[in-house]
Amino acid sequence: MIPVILALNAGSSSLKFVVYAADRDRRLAQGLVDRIGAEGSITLTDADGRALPVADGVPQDHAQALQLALDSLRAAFPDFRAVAVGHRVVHGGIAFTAPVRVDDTVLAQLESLSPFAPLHQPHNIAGIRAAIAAFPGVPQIACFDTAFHRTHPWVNDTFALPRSLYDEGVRRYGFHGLSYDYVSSELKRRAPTVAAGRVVVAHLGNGASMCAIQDGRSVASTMGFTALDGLPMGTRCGQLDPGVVMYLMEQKGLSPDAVQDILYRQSGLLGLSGGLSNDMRTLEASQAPEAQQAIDYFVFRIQRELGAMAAAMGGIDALVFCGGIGENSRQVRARVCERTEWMGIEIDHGRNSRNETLVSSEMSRVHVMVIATDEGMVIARAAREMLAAEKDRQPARP
Ligand SMILES: Nc1ncnc2c1ncn2[C@@H]1O[C@H](COP(=O)(O)OP(=O)(O)O)[C@@H](O)[C@H]1O
Ligand SMILES: CC(=O)OP(=O)(O)O
Ligand SMILES: [Mg+2]
Repeated sequence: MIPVILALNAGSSSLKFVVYAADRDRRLAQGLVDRIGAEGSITLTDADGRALPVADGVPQDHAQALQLALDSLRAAFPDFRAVAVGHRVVHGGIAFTAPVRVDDTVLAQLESLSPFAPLHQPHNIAGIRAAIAAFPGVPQIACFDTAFHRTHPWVNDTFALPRSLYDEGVRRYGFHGLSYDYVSSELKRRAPTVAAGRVVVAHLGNGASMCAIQDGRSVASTMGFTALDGLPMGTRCGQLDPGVVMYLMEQKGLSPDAVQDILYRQSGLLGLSGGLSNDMRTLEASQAPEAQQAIDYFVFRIQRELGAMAAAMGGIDALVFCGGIGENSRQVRARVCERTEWMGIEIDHGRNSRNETLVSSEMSRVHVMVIATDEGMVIARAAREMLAAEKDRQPARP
């Protein structure tokens, strides 16, 4: 049998799963169960990205989605034996600053944080419950998107609201921490001198944020109390005057649910493109002026926040792109770097169009890089470390 660690990222209607070797940084397989509850489907690929046959089934909930993933994995890799299951959990609140082994007390604490991340946390918890049922006795380890940012200085941790709200947890948490953790570890491995400086990482996926990392520690993030703040995203609005929310509710009489739906699901690239798409590939291929305007706004807000992130560190030595857009869209990278010469950024268009790791020119004072993120790897490492620490704590057998 081959001992493996399963890393799960349960979203509202999807379950991403990745299998890693238990003893080293090696990805063995990955898959996605999509559209849980509707006409759900599953894909599974091996370490080289080759598609593998999958089990039949239309998952109606997260438990069925996990079952389908496990049936497919067992058929394709009969030798795998999970020694731990790690979970991406979006919100760790004030309490969780590091990965934690899940028990009933932890589950209750995670549930109490659901109001802080209503569109992510309940699904993460559903994934944990499904995994507890599917793997009785196997350690379940929760890894938090917020944990990487708990090093923020107070001025980047608070809003200018009455202090009692800060005390009850209304803070600027920041998210995508597993991704930032991975990218900064990769940067340290590939370019240790650069990693020791002032680095801005732009995680540009369907969810998007930026993080200022100084000496390997997060000092600022564009996301705040929820994963709505900061950059515009596929369907989320990004930074918004709270007066707009008051207007929608008081003047237009919209319910909290209706406002939530607008801000989380109808805004961002989708809203700005007039409902055309939340997908950058579709927008880049479109001739519609609204599609181009949506990209213009996306790029402009990244440039604005780049200034803010650099200011939080008193300067910038490197800019790293990651996430589906950051890793693949030459156009977005080139455009972000177009009006940032004042910061010492100069892109090399040849390197950029070849998707090289270093895309800045020899003259550029700031290193501009592309690093493919791997949130699951951070989860697998945390699970491995926790298993090793638990083994060390066990009394030696006579
Ligand atoms: N070749 C590409 N060119 C431009 N955008 C791309 C390309 N490949 C993926 N993307 C974009 O990446 C985004 C999805 O990012 P991803 O990190 O995979 O999302 P998620 O947050 O769901 O994990 C989509 O907007 C998609 O259009
Ligand atoms: C926190 C967050 O925005 O996550 P995602 O990008 O997976 O939606
Ligand atoms: Mg994402």
